[in-house]
Amino acid sequence: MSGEKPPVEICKGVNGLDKVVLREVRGSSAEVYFYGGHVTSWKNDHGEELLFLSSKAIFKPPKAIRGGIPICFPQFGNHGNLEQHGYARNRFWSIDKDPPPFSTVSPNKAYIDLIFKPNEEDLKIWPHSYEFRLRVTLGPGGDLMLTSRIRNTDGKPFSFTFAYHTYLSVSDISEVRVEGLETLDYLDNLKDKERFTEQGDAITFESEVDKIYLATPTKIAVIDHEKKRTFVLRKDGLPDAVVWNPWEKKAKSIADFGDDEYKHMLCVEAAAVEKAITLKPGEEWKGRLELSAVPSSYRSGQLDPQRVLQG
Ligand SMILES: O=P(O)(O)OC[C@H]1O[C@@H](O)[C@H](O)[C@@H](O)[C@@H]1O
Repeated sequence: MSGEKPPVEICKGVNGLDKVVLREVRGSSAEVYFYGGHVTSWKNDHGEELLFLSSKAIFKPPKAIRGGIPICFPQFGNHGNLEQHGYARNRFWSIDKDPPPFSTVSPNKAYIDLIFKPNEEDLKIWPHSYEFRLRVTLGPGGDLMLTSRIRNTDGKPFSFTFAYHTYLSVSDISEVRVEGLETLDYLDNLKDKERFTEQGDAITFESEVDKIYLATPTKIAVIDHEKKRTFVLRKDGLPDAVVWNPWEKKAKSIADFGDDEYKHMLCVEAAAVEKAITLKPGEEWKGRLELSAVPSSYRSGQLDPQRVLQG
C-alpha cells in the first residue's frame, strides 16, 4: 500500500542522531536511539506517549538522554566505583546483524537487535570483555519488550549490576499508586542505603522517593488513577525494582529536567542491584522487561489492581 510506513525504519532523530522506529499495524510505535541503546518513545495505538521524556533532554554525548528507558550497566547508581549508572547509556550501540537465535521466535512483531562491545577506552574504565545484545520488540498488542543478553567473552569472571531505568509518563504523580511492592524490604537511597520494610499499603507519592525494593514479584502494576491507565511491568532475571521520583527540590537541581516535570513521571526500574550478577568466561545472562499499558478496571467503584497482578 502506498504511504504505508515500514515496521522497522532507521532514520535521523534529535541532533541528527540515528534512531530506529518500530511500528505495529494497529498504530502503536516505539523509538530506539543507537546512542545508549535507549528507548525514547513508546506510543499506544491512539498515538499517546507512554514514556516520559524530559523537554530538557540533551541528545548529545556524554550526557545520557533524560527519560525513556536508559540502560544502567555495568553498574547501577553509585553502587561501585564507576560513573553513576555505568557507561552503556552514553555509548553508541550498533545493529546486531546476526544475533544468536532466541528460544522464542517473534513472528509478526517489529523488533530490532542492537549490540554493544567495549572498546579500548571502555576497557580501561572496566577491564572486562563482553558482548551486550539488546532486542527491543513491539508486540502486536502494542506491548514493549526489552531483552538483554550479556556474554562474558573474557578469560576471567566479572560481576555487574543492572537496571532498565524506565521513566513512565503519568498524569499527576499524586494520583498514582504502585501495587506489588507492599510489605517488601527495600534499601533507601535517601538514607545511606539503609534497609527498611515497606508497609502493607499500595505505594503512593507525596515526596521524593529513591528506593530499591528487593526480591520483588515478577509483576508490578502502576496505576494512574486520573488517566484510568495501568502499566503492567513483567520482569525476568531482574529480582529488584527501583522506584524513583526526584520531587520538587531535587528536580530543580537536575539540569536536564524541568522544574515541574517530576509531577508527570515515575521511574519503576526492573533491576539487579542488591546481589551482583556474576558471569564466568563464556557464560551468558539474560534480563527481560515487558511493559503493557491497559485501561484500569473498576469494580465496586474501585480500581482493582489484583486482577492486573494475578491475570
Ligand atoms: O541523574 P541520573 O544519573 O540519570 O540518575 C537518576 C536517578 O536514578 C535512579 O535510578 C537512582 O536511584 C537515583 O539515585 C538517581 O538520582
